[in-house]
Amino acid sequence: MLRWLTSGESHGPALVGILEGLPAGVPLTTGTVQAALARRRLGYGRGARMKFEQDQVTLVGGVRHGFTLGGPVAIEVANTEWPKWSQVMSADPVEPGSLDGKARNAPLTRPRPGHADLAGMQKYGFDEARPVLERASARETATRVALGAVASSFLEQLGIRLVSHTVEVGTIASPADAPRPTPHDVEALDADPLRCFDVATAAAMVAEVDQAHDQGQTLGGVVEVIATGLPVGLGSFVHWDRRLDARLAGALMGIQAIKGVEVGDGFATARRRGGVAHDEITADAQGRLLRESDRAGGIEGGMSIGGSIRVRAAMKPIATVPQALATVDVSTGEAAHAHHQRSDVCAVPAAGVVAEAMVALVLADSVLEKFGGDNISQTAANIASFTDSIPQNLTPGQ
Ligand SMILES: Cc1cc2nc3c(=O)[nH]c(=O)nc-3n(C[C@H](O)[C@H](O)[C@H](O)COP(=O)(O)O)c2cc1C
Ligand SMILES: C=C(O[C@@H]1CC(C(=O)O)=C[C@@H](OP(=O)(O)O)[C@H]1O)C(=O)O
Repeated sequence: MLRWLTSGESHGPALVGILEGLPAGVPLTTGTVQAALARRRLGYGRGARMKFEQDQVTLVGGVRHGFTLGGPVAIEVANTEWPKWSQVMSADPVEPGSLDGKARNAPLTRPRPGHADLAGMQKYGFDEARPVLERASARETATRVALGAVASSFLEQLGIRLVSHTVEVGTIASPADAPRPTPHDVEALDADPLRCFDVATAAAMVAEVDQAHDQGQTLGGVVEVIATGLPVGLGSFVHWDRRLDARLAGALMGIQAIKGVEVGDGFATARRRGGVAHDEITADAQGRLLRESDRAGGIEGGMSIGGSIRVRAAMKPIATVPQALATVDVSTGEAAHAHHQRSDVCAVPAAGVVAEAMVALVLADSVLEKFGGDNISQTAANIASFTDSIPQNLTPGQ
């Protein structure tokens, strides 16, 4: 079993992530994690902070000379902006009065609709939103991407690779029949401003972000994650919480601002007749079992059917809208505009990278659940042994 935890505030000294249960022998360097974090900072429409915030990575535990040791992997992602926040976000008490008049410490009493501000203040007993937004912020996803990079390295050793891309931004969508990327296309995708695989759609998305920016608006969208090289049988039909689709959906919905998840063709499948909704089974010349279509997204009965899986996540528009939304100043009870200093116009490309990390973590967990192994070579041998044990008449094709 793989477990993971994150800690840290958006403007605190650092974020920390721990991944426990990974076998020994997985290649891992600081550079691998840095590269994954650099991909998360990409994307047209992000706010000022992504230009100057550097993610300073330290592998604190669980790794030696470029390989995991089998113990918990602990990763620190330091916030380079910390010196500016060291008083406002100090863990220890500060001198009385030392924060008076500091703009950064001004109480945030005009909660933003769509963010965690109001419900968080009510639930945790705060009279302003700073203590809520610091942890509710998607800054935390830096740690998930760091841990996802470790999971991806593990999966890659087993021939499982991932790719994510943007399929919708606002009202602009890639055509339903547009070619899908493969893991070989990651570099090209990262070079596109919106991480969109369809060139014409990408240009329209840039225009959509520009327009939203000019109008003081923000945008959401949809991302897709594809994983290839999966063995048959990850997850299970035997209980709801062992279903691979349920676990993926939970992990994706656990990303800030994600409001919908689709597995395969998802909602479109619900609108089809049964005769054209499923992936019919055929056999090739060697008798290996094949699927002619990919509507189910590679999961049936809560289990991987072998080969690739495909999931989508829908992100709501950024809640800190420059054309500030109506709220109430809870310190006076007066009608007001929600607080706004800076924000992303659109963070959909970054959400794709985060979604990829979450899928990697769930898949790594599912692989370890079924195949185990204290060293990566044992995991690989266990997968091979299982695959070889599938009877000839049930062998999956590619
Ligand atoms: C990568 C990423 C970047 C985000 N950037 C911002 C931002 O700059 N401003 C903002 O208000 N919300 C931003 N969000 C969304 C908020 O974190 C989110 O709206 C908030 O947590 C409440 O969402 P929830 O209702 O799903 O919890 C971002 C989300 C993600 C995934
Ligand atoms: C810092 C990141 O994203 C932040 C997510 C976020 C939010 O409310 O979720 C609000 C913004 O924070 P700030 O107000 O400090 O600029 C984003 O920049 C990041 O992704 O690393």
